[in-house]
Amino acid sequence: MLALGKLLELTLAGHEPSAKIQLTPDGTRLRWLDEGALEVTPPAARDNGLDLLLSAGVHGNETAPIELLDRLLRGIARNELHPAARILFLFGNPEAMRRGERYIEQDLNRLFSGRHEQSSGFEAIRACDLEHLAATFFGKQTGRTRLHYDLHTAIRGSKVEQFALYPWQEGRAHSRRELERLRAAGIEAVLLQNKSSITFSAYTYAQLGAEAFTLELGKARAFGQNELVNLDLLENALHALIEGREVISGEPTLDGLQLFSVSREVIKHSDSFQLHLPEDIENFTELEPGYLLAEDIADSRWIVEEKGARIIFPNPKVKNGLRAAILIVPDDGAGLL
Ligand SMILES: O=C(O)CCC(=O)N[C@@H](CCC(=O)O)C(=O)O
Ligand SMILES: [Zn+2]
Repeated sequence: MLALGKLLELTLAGHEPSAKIQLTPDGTRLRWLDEGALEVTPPAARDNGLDLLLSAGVHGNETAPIELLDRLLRGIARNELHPAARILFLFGNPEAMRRGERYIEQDLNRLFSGRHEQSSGFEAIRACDLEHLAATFFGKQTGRTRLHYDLHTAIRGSKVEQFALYPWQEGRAHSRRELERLRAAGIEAVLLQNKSSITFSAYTYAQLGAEAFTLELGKARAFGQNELVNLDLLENALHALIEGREVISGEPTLDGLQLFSVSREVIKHSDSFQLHLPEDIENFTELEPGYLLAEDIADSRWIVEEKGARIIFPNPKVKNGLRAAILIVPDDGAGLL
């Protein structure tokens, strides 16, 4: 196998390869760009116009998606997978991956869309680098299709094992076709965002015009302990996407895909913040109207008012000013295009 196919090994070892460009026997070019960053270019005759950004390890302890990207890249480097798409593979936070931690100093996935400029330190520099890598990859060319999947796993168990978060931009409708594609890849639910955000997928969606998603693929575990995370459907779908073999059906069907929208984000404002949920509560647990969800400084209280409300990503340990949970409600998909 080509040495650059071992991007994960190189990244975990903190090693910069001396040969930065390699070609597979079928003419696919692998180019090492930076730590944890590698571009794949198909031979011109096979290029189908798709620019596909695949990222994982934005949170260093979310290893199942990192292992998935490693398998895809090795398949390409062994000349077993034959890309028709241009691909950028990104391992988001190499130092956090080496330490098996979510982050080192601050959550990298809260530093995009310019937030890194107001900050400093390891993750702020990396967020700036990742923005540049993504912007350069998608480039200025029109007429190509831009797609970004930022792959994650969640801190806690979930009543819905695999789900997506779809960013938001003023005046832009969420795509039914993209949701159909996700459904075929095993995604069971999609959360339609309704305000801008500072995550990586929100950056590529709103600033670079890509279709972009954060995919949550199960519970975060250490390297080699991901046998309970079944990524077969997603992996098959990515093979088809990479090789340009995806079958696009006529009218997209969303049968079985659950849609939600954000009702409220619970922001932690102070050290007095308390979240009134059991430690082991699962994502997508329903909360009844009237439930006292959280309390914070100056007697502020979060009481559930919404019918059919569910909770995701509850985490009272986030830094002040950041999202400590999201209250979501079912969505009828009327706003999809
Ligand atoms: O399990 C949790 O509490 C967090 C899982 C996670 O890392 N989720 C992403 C979602 C990103 C988005 O909102 O698109 C995150 O919090 O960064
Ligand atoms: Zn994550």
